Amino acid sequence: MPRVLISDKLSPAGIEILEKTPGIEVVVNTDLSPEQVREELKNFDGIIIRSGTKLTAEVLDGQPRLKAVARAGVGVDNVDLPTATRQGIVVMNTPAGNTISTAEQTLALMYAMSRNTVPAATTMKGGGWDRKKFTGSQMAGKTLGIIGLGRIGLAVAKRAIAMEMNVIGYDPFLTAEKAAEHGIEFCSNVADLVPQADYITVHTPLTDETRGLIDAEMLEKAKPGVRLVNCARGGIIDEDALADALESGKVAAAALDVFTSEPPPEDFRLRTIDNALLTPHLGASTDEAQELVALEAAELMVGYLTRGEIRQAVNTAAVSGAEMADTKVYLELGYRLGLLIAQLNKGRNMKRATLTYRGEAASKKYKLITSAFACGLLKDALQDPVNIVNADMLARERGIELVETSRKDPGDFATRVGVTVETDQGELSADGTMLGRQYLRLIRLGDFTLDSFLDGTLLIYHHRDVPGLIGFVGSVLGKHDVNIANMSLGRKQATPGGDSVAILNVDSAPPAEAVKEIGEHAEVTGVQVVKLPPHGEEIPGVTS
Ligand SMILES: NC(=O)c1ccc[n+]([C@@H]2O[C@H](COP(=O)([O-])OP(=O)(O)OC[C@H]3O[C@@H](n4cnc5c(N)ncnc54)[C@H](O)[C@@H]3O)[C@@H](O)[C@H]2O)c1
Ligand SMILES: O=C(O)[C@H](O)COP(=O)(O)O
Repeated sequence: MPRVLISDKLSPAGIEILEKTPGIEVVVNTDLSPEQVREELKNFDGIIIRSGTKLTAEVLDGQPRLKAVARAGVGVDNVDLPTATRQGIVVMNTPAGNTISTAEQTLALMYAMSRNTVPAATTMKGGGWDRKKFTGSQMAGKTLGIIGLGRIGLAVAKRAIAMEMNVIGYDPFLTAEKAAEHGIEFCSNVADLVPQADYITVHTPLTDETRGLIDAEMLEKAKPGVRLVNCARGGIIDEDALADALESGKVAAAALDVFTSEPPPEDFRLRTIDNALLTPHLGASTDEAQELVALEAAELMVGYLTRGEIRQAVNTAAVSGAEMADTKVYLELGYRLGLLIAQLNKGRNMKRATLTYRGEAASKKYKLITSAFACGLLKDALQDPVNIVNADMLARERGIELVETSRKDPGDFATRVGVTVETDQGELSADGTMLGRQYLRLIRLGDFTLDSFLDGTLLIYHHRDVPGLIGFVGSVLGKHDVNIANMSLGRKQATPGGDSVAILNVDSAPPAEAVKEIGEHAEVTGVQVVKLPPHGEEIPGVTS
């Protein structure tokens, strides 16, 4: 039975969904150290986290059972994605559920900074009444600069415009026209935005490009008395440079909800600076946001574990339950073609695999079919488990380029998936189709057209098409008690005597002596046994 661990505080609504799903066992334990999470995960198929659980490379490495991570929230910077992908673990997130709450937190912090709400309230609690000291600054009429105009950035813009602020913004992935539609004056870069703003708020992910985006040099360009907010990720505003600028008075106030290290150390410099308003990563911490992200994360996990559905994945292609059910037979076809080519390849160095989708196949989610092919291609070559989540990455890492082409017109078959693998010693190619949406057929091998079952054991021999050979092969197999279930012949020219291939679907693997005896026949130019899974066997990484 699939088991799901919840290792961060999650709204009960989400837990209930998992508990009510028959066939899933859920365990909530929010007190685990990273070492304990690592140990626990050995016994779980899925984990639901928020930002508290750090799924580092050490935690994720060597977790053969773990299949899925659901992040109840946006940021997946606490998950080592390359390791998760390499291990074939799907990572999904719930990006929209906490947008409004985080935008509200941003505005709440801007208001609090402008009106000295926190120090004024603290003074009163201490018995004081100081009206002069806490004179504030009105926000209406001021300019707010927003860096990062995604979900939260735009939600902040909408609210700030309603508060009668002038909003300017920068985002490399938004056009000036789109920004204008949201009432935002577009800046061409951060350096252009910073000197114009009375308030600056950042809403980007933390990347190599955004780390230290607002640093000492950028703060130099800012208006004296600027106020800054970071409700995105710690480090986008350089914490040391900010502390200096607060102490010098260049920055009037700053509000940080997120920190480079969470929690920050006790002696964290900004803790001691009066006009630094610090909150412990509370942007998404409202009942409403938590309920939304918990429900969504639980549904993502249930969908994946019970229906093979992949939604909101950050490290693989999305596929709905219905699409998965619809595409599954194609995944099987791609996977089996991969297994076939891998066994025919015999150690040659592969450079590029081109997959051609024709007819109905061209209308399917063929990126996933390509992944299934790559999974078959690499499955027996690698020490580590390969599945449809990590196969593309593992192929790329080995220098195998995966190329896809598609043609809607069906040609001779209603649907067809073709593969050509270029190696350092020539090409290998094969085409498959299906009969009745479940019986998979090999319809081409190299230059030969044929019709063979694509499951179980295949005895493949290349030969010259002469009389008596089929009888010879049949008698050798019969001698060794190997039953032939199906036989298909393909030859290059219509007349006998030319190059041909025969594929026999046999009910048991022929022993080595039988293969040797067939291979030694004067008219046989090559013989090989290929082993494919029996009909209907699961594909690694496909859960239903
Ligand atoms: N404090 C919290 O509790 C909390 C809650 C939710 C989200 N977040 C964080 O808020 C941030 C934004 O979340 P979102 O849901 O709006 O994400 P989003 O993906 O919708 O938006 C991010 C935007 O940043 C832009 N961007 C990327 N690189 C940029 C750069 N160099 N300069 C300017 N813009 C750039 C992107 O184009 C995108 O439009 C994320 O870091 C997320 O983790 C924090
Ligand atoms: O990325 C996010 O969604 C936010 O940082 C919220 O994180 P949390 O769910 O751990 O509060």
